[in-house]
Amino acid sequence: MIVAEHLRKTFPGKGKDKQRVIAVDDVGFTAHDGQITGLLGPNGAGKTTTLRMLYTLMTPETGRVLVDGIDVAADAERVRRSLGVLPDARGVYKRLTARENIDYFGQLHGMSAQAIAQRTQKLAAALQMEDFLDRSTEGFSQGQRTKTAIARALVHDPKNVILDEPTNGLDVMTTRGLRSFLKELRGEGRCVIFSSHIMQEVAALCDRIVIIAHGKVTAQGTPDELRAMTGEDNLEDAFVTLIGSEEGLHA
Ligand SMILES: Nc1ncnc2c1ncn2[C@@H]1O[C@H](COP(=O)(O)OP(=O)(O)OP(=O)(O)O)[C@@H](O)[C@H]1O
Repeated sequence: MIVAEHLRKTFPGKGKDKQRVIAVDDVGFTAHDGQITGLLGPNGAGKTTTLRMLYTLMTPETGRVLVDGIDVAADAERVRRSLGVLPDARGVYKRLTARENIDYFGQLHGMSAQAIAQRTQKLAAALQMEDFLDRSTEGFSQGQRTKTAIARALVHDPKNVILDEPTNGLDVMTTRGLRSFLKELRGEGRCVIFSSHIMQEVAALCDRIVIIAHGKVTAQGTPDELRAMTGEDNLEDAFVTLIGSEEGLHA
């Protein structure tokens, strides 16, 4: 379970007025085990910055993050062991094959060769990677790179999974495969959080939805709760009402 409380993050302004950019402002939510939690918001809403604070890459200026009850500020190392992260930059090693990329991360986690091989086989099957598993990642398509980065992130069997825009740039079939993979992770009881600016995606997958706009949570709840909040039958109409605009919220 991941709990975010009162998170705030600002960046120095680079413009003439030197005004600080408020990327995330008092963001809080709980992502439960065995559920998929979606962060939905338009470009620049603060999703990536929020996720970076969850996965210990950035330190919040205020607030805290608890992962399975452990405060990230108190023991980031321990928290990292229980996290699988797909960051916004996929960055696979291009001189290595997909399998070697996954293997390398497994070794960094101190796994045995046998455990890595077993886990790689399972992930490669679930993500339909068999065709390109032993190819060098140089020249990989975006979908192949994303799958490699996801498998690498999950090699150590983490209980909590954080994915930054996992379906960005993927075709329809790959997206469908990835959706069923996320459902499998949920079925295994993991806590899954992903960000998206595509409302259909969030509507199709999420048990809980956190809507972010201009660095703030504008609404959160189950799809039913969000519909009830707005009086809209259709979840897409509810999103538009809650965000105040549909700009930047389409595929
Ligand atoms: N390192 C940084 N320096 C300055 N400003 C930043 C930095 N990182 C993020 N920001 C700003 O913070 C705001 C939130 O950015 P963030 O990347 O978190 O949004 P996002 O919701 O993930 O957007 P997208 O969907 O476009 O990826 C934006 O205005 C962005 O320009």
